[in-house]
Amino acid sequence: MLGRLNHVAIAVPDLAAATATYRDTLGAKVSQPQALAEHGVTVVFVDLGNTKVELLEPLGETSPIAGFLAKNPSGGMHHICYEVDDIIAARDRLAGEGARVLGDGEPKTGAHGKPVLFLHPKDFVGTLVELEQA
Ligand SMILES: CC[C@@H](C(=O)O)C(=O)SCCNC(=O)CCNC(=O)[C@H](O)C(C)(C)COP(=O)(O)OP(=O)(O)OC[C@H]1O[C@@H](n2cnc3c(N)ncnc32)[C@H](O)[C@@H]1OP(=O)(O)O
Ligand SMILES: [Co+2]
Repeated sequence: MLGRLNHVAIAVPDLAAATATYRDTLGAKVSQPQALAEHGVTVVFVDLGNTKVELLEPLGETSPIAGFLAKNPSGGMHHICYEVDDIIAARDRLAGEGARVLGDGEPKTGAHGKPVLFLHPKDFVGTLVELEQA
């Protein structure tokens, strides 16, 4: 089922500061910010060649990462995103095996313009898993 590692996501309290850390201190190539109101976050991507790091900060009053940042005020690793060939087939198989698919179960369009879904961290060894249609 799982394909490539698409990105590792780090939730941050200040996206501009985190961008400067990756761009200036670590010398990385960082994209322009994308405000994704439907997801309640603003993100940038650090291009590493073989995969990406997604830096994300809350956007709006109901951001799904607000709780995480309240517990981790300096920021921290938030989720991991794997590519799948068929996100609907993956969802149906996982739900059939009792895994919790977050939200209403229907994929949303992610930062790369592809369908994405999230799986509950408690079902995947304490790790929030994002699936993205390859
Ligand atoms: C940019 C678009 C897209 C992309 O294309 O890449 C994105 O990445 S959008 C990213 C932001 N969107 C999401 O994260 C959507 C999915 N997330 C959620 O629905 C919620 O964050 C959550 C996973 C249901 C957690 O909700 P929250 O209110 O923060 O906490 P709870 O109290 O309900 O958490 C239950 C339980 O899970 C633990 N938890 C919470 N977040 C994480 C996490 N990131 N990693 C691991 N564990 C997490 C939390 O600590 C609770 O555990 P206990 O305290 O032991 O009960
Ligand atoms: Co993501």
